[in-house]
Amino acid sequence: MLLTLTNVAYALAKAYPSSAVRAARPYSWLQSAAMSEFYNDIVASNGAYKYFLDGQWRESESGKTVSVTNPSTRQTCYQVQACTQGEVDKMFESAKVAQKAWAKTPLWKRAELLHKVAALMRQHAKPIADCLVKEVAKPAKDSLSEVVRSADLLDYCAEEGLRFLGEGQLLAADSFPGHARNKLCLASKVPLGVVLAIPPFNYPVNLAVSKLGPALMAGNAVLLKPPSQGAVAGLHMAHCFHAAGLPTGLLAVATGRGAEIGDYLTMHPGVNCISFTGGDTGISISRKAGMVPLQMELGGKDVAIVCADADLALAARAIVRGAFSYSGQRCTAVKLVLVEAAVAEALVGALAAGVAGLRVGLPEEDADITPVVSSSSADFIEGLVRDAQEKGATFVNGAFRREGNLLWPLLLDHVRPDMRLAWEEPFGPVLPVMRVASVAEAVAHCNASKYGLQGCVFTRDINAAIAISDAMETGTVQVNAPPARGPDHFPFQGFRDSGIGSQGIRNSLAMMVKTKSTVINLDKESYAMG
Ligand SMILES: NC(=O)c1ccc[n+]([C@@H]2O[C@H](COP(=O)([O-])OP(=O)(O)OC[C@H]3O[C@@H](n4cnc5c(N)ncnc54)[C@H](O)[C@@H]3O)[C@@H](O)[C@H]2O)c1
Repeated sequence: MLLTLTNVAYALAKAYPSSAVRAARPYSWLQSAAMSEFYNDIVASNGAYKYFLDGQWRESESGKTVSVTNPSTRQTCYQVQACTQGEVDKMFESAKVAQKAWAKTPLWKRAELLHKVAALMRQHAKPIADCLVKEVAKPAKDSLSEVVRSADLLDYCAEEGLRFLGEGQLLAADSFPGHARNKLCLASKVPLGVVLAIPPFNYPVNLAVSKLGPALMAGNAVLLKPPSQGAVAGLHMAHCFHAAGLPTGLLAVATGRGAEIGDYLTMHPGVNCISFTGGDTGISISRKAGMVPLQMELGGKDVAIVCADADLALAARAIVRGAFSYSGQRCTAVKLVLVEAAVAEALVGALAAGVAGLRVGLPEEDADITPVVSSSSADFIEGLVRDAQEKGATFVNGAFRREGNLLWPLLLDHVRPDMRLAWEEPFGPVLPVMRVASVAEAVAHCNASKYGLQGCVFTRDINAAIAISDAMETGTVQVNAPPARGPDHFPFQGFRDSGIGSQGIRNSLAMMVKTKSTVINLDKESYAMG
């Protein structure tokens, strides 16, 4: 159903109370029972959400709050606390103390706790997902699957952590020239201390849990700074950790203004690791951070290279899905199609047909295209489109259309390297197509980008696919499918300005520990079975 924002209020009213609509949605078996009781503690008497410190939900001594804006209505939907620097100091102090005790907690007990959190998240998936719908305009079905996926991630992390963290190394000195077997080295994995976790707005639950799970399992404390849009979903999620019995102080959640606490958090002497997912902000954080391990998952300009021999129907379906799900607001969205000229006409026709089938509307109605996160984001996207238009790109499926933060999906053909859309990340429902003379030209364009997150190639020739994947300087290349971050145990990393380090459950566990060696010096050499 096509909607305009003039009838948004009517549609919202229709979307919320209707039990018929709810019953038709997937995961209906996950409906939460007593939302109000479970979440009693986290809302202040004035309706603002509290922050979390020392196992308690609190109002900030600043007396100030930050508004969270519903992207669909552009009205305030929640208020969260504007934490002060003093409150941040207290979070680091408590986290440091709590971490020492947590590091002495057996691995199986840590795993048990993560399983409990996962169970609570499943039980409360609906209210958490409802926050995502309101705060970041994510379609209802996708919001729910983000929460369920996050619970699955925690379970997997607990299992993987038991195996991975329990293993160390025994090294004997005699394998190095000049040494005898009179020294034995026991290398084990020990926690880093306090991990600062900063997720972005587009997956505020999943990308928080993907940091919290590995960090806690590995024996660390966590200070979570949720994004402003998505903060309330993050607070609800954090409440599941609290309700599962997480020791006091081990997790703190700071909400507030970037100007007040952003740099203060990332440059705080109490930080022992920063795990950040977001845009170019991550680059400036990397420059300012002290000597601490950094896990940075940043922006992307993922290309889809379509070879002349590709299955064009498959490619078009995959590209439309990859470009437009969650309205293109995904780091791994297809953000540029590079198609060999011989099949460009046919591919653009198939893409146009796919785009025509997308439903534009509200997240409550599970529309494919929903309002982008903010007016400034919509302005930025519009700027990229206008630039391409002025420089000669053509609109394949009608003119640019915008109402408030809602942008109709746009397919642009004949995009050229002198246009901003050839290089910049729109983070919106816009798909540029650039026609190339050869696959080599496509690969060269991909490698000239400042980003190197993912990319994909469509071809029927597996030998060509491997050669193109090897030539593409990106963290991951998908063959005959769009870029994707999941499944969450796959390694996930960006090259160049797209990141530092690697995610994926095992890689994140590895990020959250350092190696500690104990060397046993024997009074004489000793050889096993000798
Ligand atoms: N590579 C990945 O895994 C991945 C995944 C999802 C999103 N992203 C990227 O994230 C971006 C969109 O998300 P966004 O708009 O929330 O990104 P953003 O960089 O604006 O914000 C990310 C987080 O950083 C916080 N922040 C902002 N300024 C800060 C400061 N000075 N100090 C500390 N924290 C600060 C924000 O509040 C938010 O929590 C896109 O560029 C997208 O590609 C990357």
